[in-house]
Amino acid sequence: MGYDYCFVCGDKNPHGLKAKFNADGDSVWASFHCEERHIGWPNVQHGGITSALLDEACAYVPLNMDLVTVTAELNISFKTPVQVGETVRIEAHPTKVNKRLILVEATMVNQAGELKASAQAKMLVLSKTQQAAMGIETQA
Ligand SMILES: CCCCCCCCCC(=O)SCCNC(=O)CCNC(=O)[C@H](O)C(C)(C)COP(=O)(O)OP(=O)(O)OC[C@H]1O[C@@H](n2cnc3c(N)ncnc32)[C@H](O)[C@@H]1OP(=O)(O)O
Repeated sequence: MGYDYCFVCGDKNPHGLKAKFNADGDSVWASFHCEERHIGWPNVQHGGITSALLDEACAYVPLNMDLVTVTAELNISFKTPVQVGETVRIEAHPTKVNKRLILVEATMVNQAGELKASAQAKMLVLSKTQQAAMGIETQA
């Protein structure tokens, strides 16, 4: 799963996070190690990085069902700071699947099982025509 130049998961994006997402049934998960280059405040992972990882996980849930979606809404609760040197696990699963709208919940926890952030997303399924209009070229 994935696209080479995706900022979060792409192998070939030199500026990207290179998070590798895996499927487990209808859920998806990835690990991420927070480094100095990911911070906002000293020692604290930037909320935008946390948000990008959760957003990506939410997009991988429909992708795992062979559906191409965009995020229509994303609500995030930042519970505890992710600190430099921590490794977190990001997980997401569908809570409701309609023809056009997939609801997804995602979490980020550290290795001690502490909840760092959670998210709820509304993912809108794109038709082939919408994908073409947006210039999204899906890889085989
Ligand atoms: C490599 C691995 C893959 C991962 C890569 C990507 C991961 C990252 C994912 C993203 O971050 S994608 C980028 C961020 N998102 C966007 O840029 C989306 C920008 N917004 C849009 O393109 C459009 O607003 C959108 C496609 C979401 C909706 O446009 P439409 O013109 O298709 O919606 P329309 O107004 O026709 O509504 C269609 C249906 O969706 C519903 N809808 C639209 N927006 C909604 C919303 N926000 N919440 C709930 N429902 C919504 C709407 O009510 C309606 O329902 P019905 O069909 O029942 O009438």
